[in-house]
Amino acid sequence: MDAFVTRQKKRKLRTPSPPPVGHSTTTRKALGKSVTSNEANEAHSNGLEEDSTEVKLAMLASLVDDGSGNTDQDMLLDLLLAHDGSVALASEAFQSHRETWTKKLKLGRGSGAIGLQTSLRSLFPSSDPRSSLSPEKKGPAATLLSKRGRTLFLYDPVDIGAHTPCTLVHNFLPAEAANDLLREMMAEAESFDTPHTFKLFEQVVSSPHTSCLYLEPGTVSTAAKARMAPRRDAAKIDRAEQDLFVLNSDTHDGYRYNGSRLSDIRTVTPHMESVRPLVQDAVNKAVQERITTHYPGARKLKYQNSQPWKPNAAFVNCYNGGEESVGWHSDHLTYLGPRAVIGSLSLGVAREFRVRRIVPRDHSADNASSSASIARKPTQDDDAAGQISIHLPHNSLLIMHAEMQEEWKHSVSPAASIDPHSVSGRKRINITYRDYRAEFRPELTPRCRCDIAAILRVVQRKQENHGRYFWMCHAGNIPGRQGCTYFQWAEFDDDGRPLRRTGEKATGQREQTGFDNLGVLIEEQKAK
Ligand SMILES: O=C(O)CCC(=O)C(=O)O
Ligand SMILES: [Fe+2]
Repeated sequence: MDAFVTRQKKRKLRTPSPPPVGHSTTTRKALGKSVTSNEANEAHSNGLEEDSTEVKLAMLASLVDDGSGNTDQDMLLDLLLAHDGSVALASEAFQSHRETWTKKLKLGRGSGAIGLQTSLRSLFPSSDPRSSLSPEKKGPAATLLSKRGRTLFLYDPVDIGAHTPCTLVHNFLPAEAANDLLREMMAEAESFDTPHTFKLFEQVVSSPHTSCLYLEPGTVSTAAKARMAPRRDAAKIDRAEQDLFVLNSDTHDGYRYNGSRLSDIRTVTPHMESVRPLVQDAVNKAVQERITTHYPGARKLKYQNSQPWKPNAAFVNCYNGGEESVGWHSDHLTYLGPRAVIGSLSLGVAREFRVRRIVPRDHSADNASSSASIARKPTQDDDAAGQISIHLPHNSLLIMHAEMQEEWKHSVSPAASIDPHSVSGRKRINITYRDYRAEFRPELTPRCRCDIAAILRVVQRKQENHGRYFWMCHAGNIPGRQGCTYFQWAEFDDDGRPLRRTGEKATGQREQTGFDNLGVLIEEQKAK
């Protein structure tokens, strides 16, 4: 299916292995003579170029070769990557910018660099869709380079900032600090719970990786802090203590994951704590930059918190090997509030983080078959805007901006092969630093008729009420439980603080009827 050139395939070029039987003739043919653009097109339509990067590169080389037979493979690969692996399109682009490309192809020669970073800018100097706009006109990227059924692979932070709602910072921590944190989290992850189970399409499935929630000791009640202090190293708190281990609250509820109470919540570790101010600083800078360069009128988004971002919680994920992954989802806003910002630090094995923009549409067809407790099955429309793959190497900080959770979905796709990391072997650790807002403490937000804190969601796909927030029952996600039909629209002030209606109690029990289309709104494959 995936017809795109990847860097993994490129490695095969450097240490060639015998091509599969059906391909050898084509490769030799392509290498042995010049192919025309028409032939390239024909190969495309025959499906030949889908199969082998070697074939594509050979074809492209013969189309752009200046006669020396010595064209730089890295630059050719860049050219192919920028055109979704299409030889025809790549050669067309080459022909229209022959002079620029000839220079690039020659410059690249003999450098010997195995550059992993591919930049759209180096290919299309005008690829940043906002580069020519005045600050007032800047808004979300006008032209999304990804398309239905296609994946755009991005490596360069400038491209990532321009085409996704994220900022990427490479080599974020001093090298030793990153390794220390990685070692510490690897030891922690040894005792992470087995993968979470949750309900998907009426079946109980598990998210194939392990994870754990960490909270700042400074944000919990004094009683809880007193109990935690001597256990800082052991970190793990037993179930009886959890109820105290909630931001300044004595609630009997506490934090939940997919409806179930978390059985293991830990205090942040010493290295997580020492890295936190650096993450905080970088995220706040990136948010300011994003506001001035990307948002209409250079103003924060409606409901985005105007206060500086202050992480007091971190969700840590451990992916043990390329087969461990996380499906398409948006992070729940329940404790973060609307327009949340998240700082996500990647350590160990490099993996692909995929994002796709949610294209709202009219759901008249879905409405008929939906019901309140059944998640919507993925459809072709999920891919309406294509996917963008962001390469996340060791020690990179990905900042997910305020437009991310409401308007985009993300996933960590399984990897067919991975490059082992010197410290973590086959493992990747991901720390998502989060600002759990005091106004969204579980005891302050609405409770449903099952008597658990409701979750906060936003209408993402339906055009009707698109962008409106609502509280709903979460119990339906707990394996073996049916949820209630609790539903209430959520209102916020400009900073995203919940507004209560006159006469409404803190636990808010207002319910609206006529919401039998809820199923179409429950889109996440993984809920948090
Ligand atoms: O592992 C990652 O990079 C992302 C994890 C994630 O999406 C999450 O924790 O919500
Ligand atoms: Fe997530």
